[in-house]
Amino acid sequence: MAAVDSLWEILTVATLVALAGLALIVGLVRGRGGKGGTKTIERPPTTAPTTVEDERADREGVQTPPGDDVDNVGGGVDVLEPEAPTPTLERPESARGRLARLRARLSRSNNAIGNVLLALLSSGGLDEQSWEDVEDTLLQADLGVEATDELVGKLRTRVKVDGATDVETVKGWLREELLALVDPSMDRRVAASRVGERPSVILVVGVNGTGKTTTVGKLARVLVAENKDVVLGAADTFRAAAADQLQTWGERVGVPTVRSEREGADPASVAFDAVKSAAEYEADVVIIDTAGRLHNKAGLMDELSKVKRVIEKQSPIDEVLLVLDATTGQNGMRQAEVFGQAVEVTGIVLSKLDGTAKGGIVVNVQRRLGVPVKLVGLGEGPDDLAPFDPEAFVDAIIG
Ligand SMILES: Nc1nc2c(ncn2[C@@H]2O[C@H](COP(=O)(O)OP(=O)(O)OP(=O)(O)O)[C@@H](O)[C@H]2O)c(=O)[nH]1
Repeated sequence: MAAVDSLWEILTVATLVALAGLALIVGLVRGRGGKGGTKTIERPPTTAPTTVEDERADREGVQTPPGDDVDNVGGGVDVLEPEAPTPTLERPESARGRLARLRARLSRSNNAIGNVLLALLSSGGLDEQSWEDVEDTLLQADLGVEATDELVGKLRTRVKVDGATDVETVKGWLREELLALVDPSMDRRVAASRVGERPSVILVVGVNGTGKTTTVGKLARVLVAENKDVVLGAADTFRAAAADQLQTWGERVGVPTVRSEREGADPASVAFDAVKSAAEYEADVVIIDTAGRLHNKAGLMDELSKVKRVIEKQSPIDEVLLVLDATTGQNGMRQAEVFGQAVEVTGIVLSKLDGTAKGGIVVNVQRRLGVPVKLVGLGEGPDDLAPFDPEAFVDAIIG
């Protein structure tokens, strides 16, 4: 009887141990999904790590055997095993390369302004009608009334005082005056480097359809080309496909995306998790995409303010980029002012500049909002985002 009792005891203990083991395994698998199992840092399929923990383990624990190929894109955490499939990560074009290539595109869409102005200014007798035509051309280019008056006033004075009307002289004046309006002294650097012991935080805002998600994806590429370690946060939970779209951008260049699997999830919570993950990951910068559409304007602004407040519980926000569609002119400007009331905008991204001859919007938006244009979107291609360069811009306009 004692032998049977012992056998039962052994069987009971063994069953309990097995059940405890099973519970532990289930717990671990659930835990890897992140807080509440909703948010994860996802890595491209060709790279080994899939979570922050994996990334850290890779950084701290995995020794790369001499001679192994280490891919540096995304901060050097992607250790390729010898038998791993060939990586499909793209190498984005450097900012220097893209500026030269994009200058041509910019000038194609904008030099209409320069041509008309030069034709008018160098036509000889500059009568009242000619000056009015110059004014109309500048207004049509969305330079805005104030800047147009200023520019025409200065040019009129110079023509009167110096009396020169040859094309080259007038062109030189036009260049000088336009450049002064664009203001080369503004600080156009994007805050994308670690601040002390923490990643820089960039929040990207704007009305839906302006190109926000695309801009976040393109900006990640600009930064990866500069060897920055980037994390993306998909806080546009309003549009179902936005997180997928962002994740795809990230995967192409080996950048992880923190997202929620649930449509309509709390954007502030996703943003919070993204900043937290970026800190754990020791990233240089985290870029957070936000929604541009809600049921009403007040709702959108409340949501943005909340996203901002919740992020700031954890880290200061270093940059708020407002994406404006260059083709929407004055309407875009009004939207910009509304956003400015909810968050403190630190820089403008002017998207779709390739689709308009209204390059004057650069001057107008800077004046109205008092912040510099830092980046310009010049097409739908992945590397069609360039740092804004006032001199190159004015040269492209004048032709
Ligand atoms: N031509 C051109 N198209 C652009 C540019 N930037 C973005 N687009 C296009 O604009 C469209 C809208 O871009 P999205 O990034 O989805 O816009 P969004 O602001 O994130 O929109 P929501 O997610 O709905 O808020 C896409 O078709 C982009 O390819 C640009 O610089 N030039």
